[in-house]
Amino acid sequence: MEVTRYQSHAVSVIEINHPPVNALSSLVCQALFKEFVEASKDPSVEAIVLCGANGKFCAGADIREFKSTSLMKTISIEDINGNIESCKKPVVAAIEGVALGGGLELALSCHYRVAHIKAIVGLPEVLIGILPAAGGTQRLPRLIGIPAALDMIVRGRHVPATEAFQLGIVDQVVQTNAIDAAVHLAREIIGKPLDNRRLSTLPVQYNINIEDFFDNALKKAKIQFFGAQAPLACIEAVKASVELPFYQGLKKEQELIASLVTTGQPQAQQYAFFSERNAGKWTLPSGEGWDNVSPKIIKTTAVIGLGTMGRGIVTSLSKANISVIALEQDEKQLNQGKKAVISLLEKEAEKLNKQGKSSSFANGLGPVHFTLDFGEIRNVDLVIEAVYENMGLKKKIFQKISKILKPDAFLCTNTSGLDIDEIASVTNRPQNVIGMHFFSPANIMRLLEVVRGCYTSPITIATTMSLGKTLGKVAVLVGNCPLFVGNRMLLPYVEQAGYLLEDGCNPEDVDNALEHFGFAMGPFCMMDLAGLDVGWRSRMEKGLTGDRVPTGTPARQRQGNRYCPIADMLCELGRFGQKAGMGWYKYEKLGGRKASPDPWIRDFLEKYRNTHQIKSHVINSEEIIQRCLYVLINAGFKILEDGIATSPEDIDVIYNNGYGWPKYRGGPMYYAATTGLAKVYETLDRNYKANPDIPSMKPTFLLRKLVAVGEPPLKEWKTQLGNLNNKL
Ligand SMILES: CCCCCCCC/C=C\C/C=C/C(=O)SCCNC(=O)CCNC(=O)[C@H](O)C(C)(C)COP(=O)(O)OP(=O)(O)OC[C@H]1O[C@@H](n2cnc3c(N)ncnc32)[C@H](O)[C@@H]1OP(=O)(O)O
Repeated sequence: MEVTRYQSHAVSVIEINHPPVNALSSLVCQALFKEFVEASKDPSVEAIVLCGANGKFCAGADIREFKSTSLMKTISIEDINGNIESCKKPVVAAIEGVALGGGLELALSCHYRVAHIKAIVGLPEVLIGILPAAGGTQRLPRLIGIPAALDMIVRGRHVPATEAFQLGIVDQVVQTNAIDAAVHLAREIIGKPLDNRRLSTLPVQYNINIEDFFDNALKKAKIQFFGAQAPLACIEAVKASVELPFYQGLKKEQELIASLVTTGQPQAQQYAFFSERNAGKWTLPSGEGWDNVSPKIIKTTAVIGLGTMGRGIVTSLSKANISVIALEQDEKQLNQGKKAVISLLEKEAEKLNKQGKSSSFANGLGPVHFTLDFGEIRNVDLVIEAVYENMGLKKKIFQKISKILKPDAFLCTNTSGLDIDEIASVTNRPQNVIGMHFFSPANIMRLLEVVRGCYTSPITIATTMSLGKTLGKVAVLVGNCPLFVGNRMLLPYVEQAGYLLEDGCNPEDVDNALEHFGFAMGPFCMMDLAGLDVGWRSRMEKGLTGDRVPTGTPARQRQGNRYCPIADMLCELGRFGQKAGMGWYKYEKLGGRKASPDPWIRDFLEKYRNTHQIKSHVINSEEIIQRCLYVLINAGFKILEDGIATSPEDIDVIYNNGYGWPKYRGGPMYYAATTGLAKVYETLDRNYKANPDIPSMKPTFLLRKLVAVGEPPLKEWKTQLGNLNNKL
């Protein structure tokens, strides 16, 4: 039964019961409509309370039903809302858990709203590429004014109950049972006038210059949410609440949503939404997985190394209220780390404070303890080592801690690409060793690559994946190979960016094209931010540059393949990026962030091309995008072939959450599917034939096979992997 109804004296309680989040599917809408009409006609009913089963009011329209573009065909949410709002009997929403999207829109059509103190409300439709199209953009501004409504709708912000009360969204916040409180309120208001409680009948009140306000909002949104259409549609819809009568405003909502659907962005964002949820559902070839292996509860942790990554990880653990011992090797580094963690926690507390939430670390370090003594970590449940990327150092630490720690403690290494098995091999419990690849800044970035080595046990995986969730991360399980998934795909992308410079581009041409595509940052800006020396060191270790390059090796060739030495040449000149005040760009000061194109680089590139007699040509944005992205996608297919990622969805989750890929394009593998695999294949094949010294351009076996079998939908790619080697 999707909707149930019971009576408590003169009050009819209508409960949505559609696990897990009481989403408004077509069936729920039909049942809700029917029950509401019956209750409103029943002479023994004098007031109605609307609530959700299992402590959740409603998470909105059922996104799983959005597959067709015909929207809701039978009873729409707004049909129900209109009916509720015009009801002659008072209707009270009892909000527990969540009232999101269509759920809040339903509550806004009720005459009163009571919320439990732990409830959250919001209109997060923008985050899945649409707008609140069940009256939300028309009713909310009438209730709380334009600026507050626009902010909530455009950012899709979750608002806690206390803030919702301050804003005027809910009428009461209770610490006890919200349904009992709503029934109580319903009884009190029987027979009282309801006219000023019907939001659609109220005027939108404002004392601002509306034209200027919306112009500014649009300008800001075009920059902040570059390329995304939903935020702009949200602004247009809220503007309609001022300019049009209510019912025309509703029509505008429908027109805007229909036009959004034609952009393909809602489909991509909804794919991204479900891919993220599926990433948590890891399964091993043995059948062991998220639904049959229980994680160990982690109460105490230690972080070794308080550099940039370690500080972020300590902050992240502390934010989640997990006890953490932060360990460094000398007093000076310990004190610097402590200062940095305090400052990060203060910023986090300030953010929470603004959201009306309190934190355990508001007045200090929360559950963090700093020490130089390895002995102090002996009883912790889990250790995260976060020293710099050096195999020798990591092995030394793992050897040492595996002797100190209690036998069942887990040993995690924060590495962006080192071999987990090699690290595990020096411990006395390789089954408890796992990689946790955090992304910088670790207290902010949502992505966590959980790297399973060949010895790692299912319980270790379950525990680390669960810890990731507790930290508010999107944890994705990947296999162990050099650079894992995200960075492995990035390598040919960055390589291609270098070749584009040789072939005629300037760094800003490449960055502009990729930023226009939607990346948060182009490859050259990204390298300047991370520091060019990071890649330089790694290339030296691999013998690609520096003393270990055999004499007589041509400058632009390594092991018979094309090589671009420009980044190495910049490093030799100390152009390490932002921290040096110069890299691919110049900066206003050492550590500055404002990049400007550097005439020196233009000169340098021209001389370089002349020296190597390279004929440059004009390269347009389309070529830049295809060259950079198709090799990245090709690497994604190889990763699937090798069984390093379980599914294309997992790869997309990694790119959406860790590499600034625009979510409204779904992720690189989704992008390949929507571009057409044949196009990707043919372009790569053509380019590879013209450049056989660039192996990353050679189309992978899986890509070729998928094209050959007629480009099955992305969900079915896995079945084509059937007999290939699965390393997960
Ligand atoms: C092609 C485009 C067509 C457009 C058609 C437009 C029609 C417009 C009509 C009316 C306007 C109203 C629109 C809406 O309401 S859209 C939905 C707005 N709501 C949301 O965006 C909320 C999304 N959900 C969440 O944010 C979270 O899930 C949460 C906060 C509710 C709960 O978080 P958490 O406890 O962390 O659990 P999970 O995220 O893991 O979710 C649990 C489970 O529930 C599924 N789920 C969540 N929300 C929905 C939903 N709205 N519809 C369907 N399913 C939902 C989620 O997928 C998980 O499922 P599981 O993986 O199978 O366990």
